[in-house]
Parts: sequence; structure tokens; C-alpha cells
Amino acid sequence: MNFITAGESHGPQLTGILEGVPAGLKLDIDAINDQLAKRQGGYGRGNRQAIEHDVVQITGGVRHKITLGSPISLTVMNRDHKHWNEIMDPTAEETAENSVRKVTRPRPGHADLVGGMKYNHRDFRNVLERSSARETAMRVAIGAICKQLLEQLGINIVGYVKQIGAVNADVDHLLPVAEIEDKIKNNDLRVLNEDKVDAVHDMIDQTKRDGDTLGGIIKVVAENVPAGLGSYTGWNKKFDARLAFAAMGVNAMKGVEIGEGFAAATKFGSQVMDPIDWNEEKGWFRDSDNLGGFEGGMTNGMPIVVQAAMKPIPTLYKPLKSVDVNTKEISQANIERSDVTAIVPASIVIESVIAIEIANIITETFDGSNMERLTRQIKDYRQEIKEF
Ligand SMILES: Cc1cc2nc3c(=O)[nH]c(=O)nc-3n(C[C@H](O)[C@H](O)[C@H](O)COP(=O)(O)O)c2cc1C
Ligand SMILES: C=C(O[C@@H]1CC(C(=O)O)=C[C@@H](OP(=O)(O)O)[C@H]1O)C(=O)O
Repeated sequence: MNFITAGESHGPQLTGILEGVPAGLKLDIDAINDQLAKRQGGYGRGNRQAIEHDVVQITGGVRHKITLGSPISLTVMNRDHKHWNEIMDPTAEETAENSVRKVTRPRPGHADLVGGMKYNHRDFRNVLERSSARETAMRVAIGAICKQLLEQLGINIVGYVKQIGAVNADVDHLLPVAEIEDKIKNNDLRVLNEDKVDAVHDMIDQTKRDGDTLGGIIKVVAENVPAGLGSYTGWNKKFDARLAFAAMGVNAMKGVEIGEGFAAATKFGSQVMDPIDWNEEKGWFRDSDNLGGFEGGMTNGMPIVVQAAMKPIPTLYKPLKSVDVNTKEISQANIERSDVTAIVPASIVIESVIAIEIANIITETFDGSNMERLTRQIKDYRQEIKEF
């Protein structure tokens, strides 16, 4: 499985091509759009989301809602493009009229300056249009297809918000995916501890008034993933490393943990390793899941738990120091319309990229040509592992 995305934030549309999806997967288009809608939500978003209404169009690889096994092509329109028609026109020559809204004072923490240096763009708009997390809408659409594939194989996955700024709004034990989904649908922060919601709303409002921004921590749980995906036999076969790569590939992520992650480093081995257990009904399992479902870079059959730390949004309405690329004058960074925090949409994005990677390794470990054979192979494999 492989995918690529294209498209600028204020360009006409986002485009994605996903190859390697087995033939015969029945797609629920509404469920893809539900995921897109969830990514648009969340307290602390800027005004862009009032303009956009993300809906997927499928233009290849699917017939009568069933995948053909050929590459799937997708588009999501940028409604905001109509306000940027001339400025972002891919085919019209540059003129005095359309060469406006240039960005020359790079924002610390965004890709502006280094992207400009690398690609020789002195108008940083040429960088920010693509470095913008608008692109993550397409990753969510692709992830939604992968989530459906996983669901048909009995694997469920959810991403939620564990922490916003310094406020931890998690519960102290791992809940089943269905229970997490049930709890987070009741609040616009996707947190499990609803008692924290009002305080976090206030904190976000105050941060906005201060012209500042917030980050946070996202937690993703995937359950019923069969043991043995990935391998200890080589550094580049370890599947936990692939998940970390995918999570770090999401805009603004600065850290990834598997299971207890950094906290495990502060404990004794006896507090961290997950005791091995067995019974007739379940086969092999562990009494705890501190290692987040991984041993030796392989899934061990326990829930996969991935955490990702998101830095605060770089664009500040009370901007930090910057330097104009043309005049070299010390000034303040450009202000672009922005979110105060995007931790909620980011939780959907991380959920999506983890779903993509799990679907990816499953279709490479087993025969991913068609859903019928894949389903049969996974069923047999699960039985074999249980009886080991
Ligand atoms: C869903 C989402 C929304 C984001 N919204 C904004 C935003 O409104 N303004 C901003 O400056 N950065 C925003 N970011 C973060 C930037 O895209 C990101 O910091 C930038 O691309 C630089 O990349 P890096 O942080 O990975 O180094 C957002 C990130 C995500 C995941
Ligand atoms: C467009 C989205 O997020 C954008 C991500 C983003 C950034 O710099 O990453 C900057 C903002 O763009 P704009 O200035 O157009 O409002 C966000 O709104 C989206 O998530 O759909």
C-alpha cells in the first residue's frame, strides 16, 4: 500500500492517490465524510473551518462503491479557493494584480524560512501553502478507507486527546475502543475526563485573547490487531518504528511514544513488562499493556497504544521576532489566519495515519489482492496464533 497527496491550502483542491487496497472492499462514503467532518471540528479552531465543508469525491479505483484493486484517486475541494482564485491560479502568469499577499516575514516554528531557503522562494506563501496542515484532510480521507478495511478484519482504532497544554484530561486506565468513542463524542475536545472540559475551554479562550497558542498530547488505541506484524529480524522491519514515522510525519508533532513510552524509563522492569498469560478462551495474552502492544518491533496481540506530542501552533497573533527577507529589517513575523489549538483535528489525523500503517502492514504480510482471501487468511492466522 502506498499513497501520495498533492494540493495547496488555498489552491483549487486536494488530491490523493492510494494504491494497494484489496479488491472487493465495500466502501461507506458517508463514513469517509464523517471522518472529514470530525477533523474539521474541535474547540480552538480558526475561521477557516467555517468556510470549508470537506466532502470526498472518488474519481478512480472504485465501482458501485466497491474497490477494484486498482489505485484509488480522491479529491477534496478547497471552498476557500474562491477567495484566492487569482492569487493561487495554477495556470495564469504572475501579474501585478495577482502577485499580492506576499509573506516576507517568516514565522518562527513554521516551515517558512527554511522552506524558502531550500526551494529559493522569497515569497513564503509558496512554502506555507503546502506546509499547511490543510493537506491532512486528504490523509484523513485515505485513513478512513483504511479504517474500513481494518473494521472488516475486526480491528478497531480511535484517536483522542489526552492533554491540552498543561492540562491532562485522560483517565488512568486503558479503555476499550468502543467505550472511548462513546465518551469522546460528548465533548468538543475529544477528551475522556469531561470534568476538565470547562477549564480547558477557558484556557483556550484566554490563550486566544493573549494572542498565543497551545499544543497537547494525542493517544491512539488500536485493538484486536493480530500478534506478529513487523519483525525483530532487522531495524527497518520493526513495525513500532513505522508507526512512529507515520505519527511524526503529521504537522507539528514533536514526540511519539509507544505504550508508557518515556514514563517507562523512570520505572523498574517489574513495573513495566507485561506478564504473559494463557487461557482456553483467549489463547495467549498479557495481564497489562504497558508496552503498548509491542515486543521486538512486533505486535503482541495486545492493544496498540501510540501517543504523539503536538507543539503549540506556530502562528501567533502576538507575533515573535522575525526578519524581513527582502529588507533584512528586524520586525515581527507575519500573521496568517490561524487556529489557537488544533489538538482535536490532529487526533483524527494521527488516528488516520496509524490506520493507514496497520492496513499497510496487513496487506503486505498477507495476500492483499482481494478482501475475501485476505479475510480468510487473517482468520486462519488468528486461529493458528491462538493455538500456538
Ligand atoms: C490539524 C492541524 C492544524 C494546524 N493549524 C495550524 C494553524 O492554523 N496555524 C499554524 O501556524 N500552524 C498550524 N498547524 C501546524 C503547522 O502546520 C506546522 O507546525 C507547520 O507545518 C510546521 O511543521 P512542523 O511543526 O511539523 O515542523 C496545524 C497542524 C495540524 C496538524
Ligand atoms: C485549512 C486547514 O488548516 C489550516 C492549517 C494551517 C497551517 O499553517 O498548518 C493554517 C490555517 O490556514 P488558513 O490560514 O487558511 O486558515 C489553518 O486553517 C484545515 O485544517 O483544513
